[in-house]
Amino acid sequence: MAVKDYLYANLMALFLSAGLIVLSLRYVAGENESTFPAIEDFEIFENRTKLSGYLTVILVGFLFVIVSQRPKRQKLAPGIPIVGGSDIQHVKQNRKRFIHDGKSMLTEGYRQTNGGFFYVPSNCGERLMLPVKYLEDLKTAPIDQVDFVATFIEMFEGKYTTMGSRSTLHPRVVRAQLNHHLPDVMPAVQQEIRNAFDAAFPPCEDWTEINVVERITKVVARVSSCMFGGTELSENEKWVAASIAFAIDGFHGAQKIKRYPHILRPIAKYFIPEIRSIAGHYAEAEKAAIPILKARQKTGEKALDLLYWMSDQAKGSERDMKFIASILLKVSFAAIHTSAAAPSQLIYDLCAMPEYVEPLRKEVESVLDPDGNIDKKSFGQLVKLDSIMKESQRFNPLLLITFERVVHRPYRLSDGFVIPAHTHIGVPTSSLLMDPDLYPDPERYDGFRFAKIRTHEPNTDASARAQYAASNPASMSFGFGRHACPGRFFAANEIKAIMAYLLLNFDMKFPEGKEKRPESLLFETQFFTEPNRYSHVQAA
Ligand code: HEM
Repeated sequence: MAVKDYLYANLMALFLSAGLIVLSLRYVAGENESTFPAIEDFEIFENRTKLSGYLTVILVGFLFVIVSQRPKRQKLAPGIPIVGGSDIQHVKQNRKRFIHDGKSMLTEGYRQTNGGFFYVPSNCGERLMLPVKYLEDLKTAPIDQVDFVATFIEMFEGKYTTMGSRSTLHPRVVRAQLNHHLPDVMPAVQQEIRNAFDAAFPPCEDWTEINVVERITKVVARVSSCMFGGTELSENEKWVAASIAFAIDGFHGAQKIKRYPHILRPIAKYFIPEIRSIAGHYAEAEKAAIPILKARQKTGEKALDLLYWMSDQAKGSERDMKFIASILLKVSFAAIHTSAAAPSQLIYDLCAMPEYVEPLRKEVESVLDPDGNIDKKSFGQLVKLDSIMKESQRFNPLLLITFERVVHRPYRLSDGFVIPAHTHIGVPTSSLLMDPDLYPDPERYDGFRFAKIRTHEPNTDASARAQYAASNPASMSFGFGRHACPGRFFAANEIKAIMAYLLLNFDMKFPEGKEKRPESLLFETQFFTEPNRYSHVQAA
């Protein structure tokens, strides 16, 4: 579709340009030429010359837009198979198929090549899937050649939706300050979980149907906001709503604008409601964050939250408060829907396999301190909960492909293989997670598979790799290398604390007549939790 639309748009542009040229020439030449022009004719001639100048500028600008909007040509590496066949008809069909069937296409490619190189057709060209042995080669590759942010900008049409950011402020601060202060942040987060559940899951005497994804997303948005800027931010309902809506509008806005040919997108963005509402979310972020930053600037107050650390670590132009507020919104994009998916998926798993509930409850009860909190050491002792979170993610990962990067210039790997310029690369994470060489009996859901490894082989590499937040070539759900998710340690604790609260306070089951967990919804590389309903009742 992209190629057809692109040709069509260029054809339109060509006709328009030709029309403009003809018009300007006719105007400059005039229709009633006389051999001896009068004075007023000289004025007309001067005006016409000016006009033709303007038209030429417009025309050159127009042609420049066409050239600059043109998608970069992709060259394929020779000899690498393409899932579904390499003739152009099949490739075109399979680009469409990828939208809702990417998982099985990746499995097909992964199995056929035995985990080797393969291309999978998609809307952003034929993506090159890499064998994991090359991750070491690529993990520290220069970002101007192997570009992490470009994947986001392309996937979410960042030029129009603002998704994706080249700022390093938030990854820097999450990686250093948040991870360092994680134990200090968690008590407030756990209090916020109690408050958020009181608001989003009010106590109920009888089985009550709720929308899992919606409610959990609200809880996660509040809890994340507490870590971003304390209770002043988490209790700010307008901010919390904006932080949830930002990602949703960004996603839908991107899908809608992708339907337009490249050349029309700069205009089309004004007609897409989701893209138009994004400016409002930035305004809300500024309204919420700037007063907090100003008050702290005045009093010199230090805080244990992301806003404080960002303003403390910001350099040069990063110090602008509007900029910090905009980055806050971008962190919320990285943190909220991603972390909300995990407990939602796990709730479905527990409704389908209730035999896991009691052992998990017992484990949580055994580590609580007298205030009902989980402390730093106890988070590490929740081995069963950690294990089932990882198993749940193995069956329903957030992303089918991770370590997504755009290679801008030909990139030579250590064994001489050259990744051609303008190639989207990635690792087929969902296929790795079902590889029997990495996960014995992979199709069997074994909630405690990782707990068993950690119990039988404590303090080993295998035990470290069996943790939820681990990032290694067999466990790629949080990516790998210099851009591996820096928020995964916070996410792991947050999800554990949410699940602990749920396990201690609620029973859960599917509504009558629904025994099986709902299938996740697949869209391109993303796996969405089915926004189904389940019943809950307050326990004890
Ligand atoms: C279960 C929840 C989460 C999942 C599954 C997840 C997943 C990911 C993935 C796959 C990447 C790309 C890594 C790569 O390609 O190598 C990433 C990057 C990132 N994540 Fe997460 N994430 C989660 C939660 C969070 C949270 C809670 C935060 C913030 C506190 C966060 C902040 C970030 C940031 C800032 C990046 C970009 C890193 C960079 O630019 O170097 N994530 N995440």
